[in-house]
Amino acid sequence: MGRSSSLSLCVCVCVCEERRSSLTLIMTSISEWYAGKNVLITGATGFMGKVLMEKLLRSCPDVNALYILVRPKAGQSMSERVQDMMKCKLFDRVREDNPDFHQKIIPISSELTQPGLAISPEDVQTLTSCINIVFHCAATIRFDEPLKHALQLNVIATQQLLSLAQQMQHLQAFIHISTAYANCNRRHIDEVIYPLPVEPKKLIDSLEWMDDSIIRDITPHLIGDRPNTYTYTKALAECVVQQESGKLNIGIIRPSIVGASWQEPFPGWIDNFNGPSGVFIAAGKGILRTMRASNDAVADLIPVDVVINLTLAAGWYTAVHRPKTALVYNCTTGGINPFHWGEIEHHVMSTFKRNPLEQAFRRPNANITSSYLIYQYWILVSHKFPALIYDLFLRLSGQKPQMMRIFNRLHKAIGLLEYFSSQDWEWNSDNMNMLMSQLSADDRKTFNFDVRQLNWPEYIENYCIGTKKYVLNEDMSDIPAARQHLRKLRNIRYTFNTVLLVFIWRVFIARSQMARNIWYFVVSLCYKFLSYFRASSTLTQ
Ligand SMILES: CCCCCCCC/C=C\CCCCCCCC(=O)SCCNC(=O)CCNC(=O)[C@H](O)C(C)(C)COP(=O)(O)OP(=O)(O)OC[C@H]1O[C@@H](n2cnc3c(N)ncnc32)[C@H](O)[C@@H]1OP(=O)(O)O
Ligand SMILES: NC(=O)C1=CN([C@@H]2O[C@H](COP(=O)(O)OP(=O)(O)OC[C@H]3O[C@@H](n4cnc5c(N)ncnc54)[C@H](OP(=O)(O)O)[C@@H]3O)[C@@H](O)[C@H]2O)C=CC1
Repeated sequence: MGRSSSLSLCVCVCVCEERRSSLTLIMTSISEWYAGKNVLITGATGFMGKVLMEKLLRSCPDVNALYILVRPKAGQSMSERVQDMMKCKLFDRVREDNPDFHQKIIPISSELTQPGLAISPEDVQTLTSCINIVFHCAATIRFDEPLKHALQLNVIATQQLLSLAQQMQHLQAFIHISTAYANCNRRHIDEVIYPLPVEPKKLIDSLEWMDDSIIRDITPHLIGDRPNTYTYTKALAECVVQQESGKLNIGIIRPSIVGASWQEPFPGWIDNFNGPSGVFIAAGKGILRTMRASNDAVADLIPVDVVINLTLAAGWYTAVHRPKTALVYNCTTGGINPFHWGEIEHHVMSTFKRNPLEQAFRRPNANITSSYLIYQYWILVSHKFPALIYDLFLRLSGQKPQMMRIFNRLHKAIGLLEYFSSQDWEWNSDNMNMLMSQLSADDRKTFNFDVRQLNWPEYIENYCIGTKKYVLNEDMSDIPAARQHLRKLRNIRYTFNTVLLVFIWRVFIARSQMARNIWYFVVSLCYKFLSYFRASSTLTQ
C-alpha cells in the first residue's frame, strides 16, 4: 500500500471515529450526558433554581457536582442557608433515593452585584477549571425595582458571568433564563433577540455616574412602552448575552408566568407569593375580592417543572449540537393549550370553597373585571369599606389597626400585575417543538415539557392546594375547622346585612310615606314573583 493511500485510510478512519463519537454523543440520553458533569447554577436559592437542582439530582443521579453561587442573607451565612435549603420538602424524593445528595452540592460565596461577582480567586480557579455547563437563573424579579439595581443584577451580573464563562476551559453550554415578557411591548413575539434603541454598554456607562434622582426621572423614558424595569432589564440582558457570547454555545429560555409544579417532584409545589400565587392566596383568604383582568385574555401560566425540563433539555441540546447562534426558546402555553383568566378565576374560587384556607378574612368570592369603573366600585365596597370597619373594630378592642395597610399593599401589587392579566400575547414556539422532536421517547417522558397534556382544572386545583400546603404551611387535616370558620363568617355577614337593613328602614323608609309606598310595592312584587314561580313549578311536576 502506498503512502498516500495509507494516509487517506488513516484520515478516513479518523473521520469515521469522529463521526461515530459525535453520533454517540448525539444519541446519548439527557441523563447520560449530564453524567460526570460539573454544573454551575446562579439563583439556586430561588424558586426555579431549587427545582432545577432537585430535578438534576433526581433524574441525572450521575451528575458530578452542582456548584451554586449563594450569598449570605437575612443574618444567615451562606452555609446555613444551603443547609436549610436542603432540608426543604422539595428534596424529599431525592433524599429518599440518595440520603447523601448534599455532597454533590458545592456552595460558592458570591454577591452578584459586586465587581467580579465577589467570587474569591481560589473559587474562580476551581470554576474555570471544572465547569461544563452554566445555568444563569439569578435575577431580581420585582417589578418596582429601581432601574440602577435591576440593571446591576439583571444586566451587569449577566455580563460578568459571561466573562467568567469565557475563561472556563471545559464549558460546553451557557443557558440564560430570560422571560417571555422581555419583549412585552410587542404583540407577536418570535424566538429571536430583538434589538433595543439603546446600546446596553452605553447605558451601563452613563447610569454609573448618574445621581439616583436623575435615574428615577429618566426611567420612564428609557423603559418606553414596557411596563416596568424588570422586563426592560431582562430585554437588555438578552442583548448582552448575544453581544458577549463570543465562542460560547448559548441557549436562552423565555418562560411566561411560572406557576406551581404540574407533576414533579409532586403536583402543586410552590414556595412564593410572586405573580398569580399571591393573587390566589389573597383571594382564598377572602381579602382580594376584585382585580382588573380580562376574562377572555389568555392566562399564559407555565408549570415550573415544565420550564425546568425544557431548560435541562436545552442544556443538553446546546452542548451536543452547538448551534452557531444563540437559540431562544419561548416557553409558553397560550399558543398550544390556551386557558383564560376567567376560567382561572372560576377554578380558583371553586377550589378554595372546597378546600378553604385557615382564618380567612371573608368568604372567598373574587371577581375579575376589565372595567375601570366597576373595579373602582368594588375596591371601595369590597376592600376599603370592610377594611375600615375591621380596623375600627381593632381600635375599639385596643389593638393596632392593620387591614387598611394590608389592602394598600395589595392594591399596589395587583396594580403592577394588571398589565399582564389584561391583554394577550402570541409567542412562536418552534424551537420548543424542534427540541421535543430531538428527544428520545424515554427522554420525552423523563423531561416532559409537552403542555398539550396539561389538564388545566386539575392543575389549578393542585396549584391552589399547593399554596395552602407549601406557602402557608397549612395542614389539610384542618380543613373542617376552616370550613367552620367560613360558616361563622357567613353568619356574621347575614347578621350584618340584617342590621344594615333594619337601620336603613328606620332612618330612611319609616320616615317618609313615599318611601314606604315604594318599599311595599317592591315587597309585593317580589311576593308575586315568588308565588308565580312556585305555582308554575307545581304545574310542571
Ligand atoms: C381569583 C384569581 C383570579 C386571577 C386573576 C389574575 C391574576 C394575575 C396574576 C398575575 C399576572 C402576571 C404575572 C407577571 C408575569 C411576569 C412573569 C415574569 O417574568 S417574573 C415573575 C413575576 N414577578 C413577580 O411576580 C414579582 C412581583 N412582586 C413585586 O414586584 C413586589 O413583591 C411587590 C411590588 C408586588 C410588593 O412589594 P413590597 O415591597 O410591598 O412587598 P415585598 O417585600 O415583595 O413582600 C412583603 C411581604 O408580602 C408578601 N407578598 C409579596 N407579594 C405578595 C402578594 N402578591 N400577595 C400577598 N403577599 C405578598 C411577601 O412574601 C412578604 O412577606 P414577608 O414580609 O417576607 O413575610
Ligand atoms: N417566576 C417567574 O414567574 C418567572 C421567572 N423568570 C426568570 O426566572 C429566573 C428565576 O426566577 P425565580 O426563581 O422565580 O426568582 P426568585 O426571586 O425566586 O430567585 C432569584 C434568585 O436570584 C438570586 N439573587 C438575587 N439577587 C442576588 C444577588 N445580588 N446575588 C446573588 N444572588 C442573587 C436569589 O438569591 P437570594 O435567595 O440570595 O435572594 C435567588 O436565588 C429569573 O431570571 C427570572 O427572571 C422568567 C419568567 C417568569
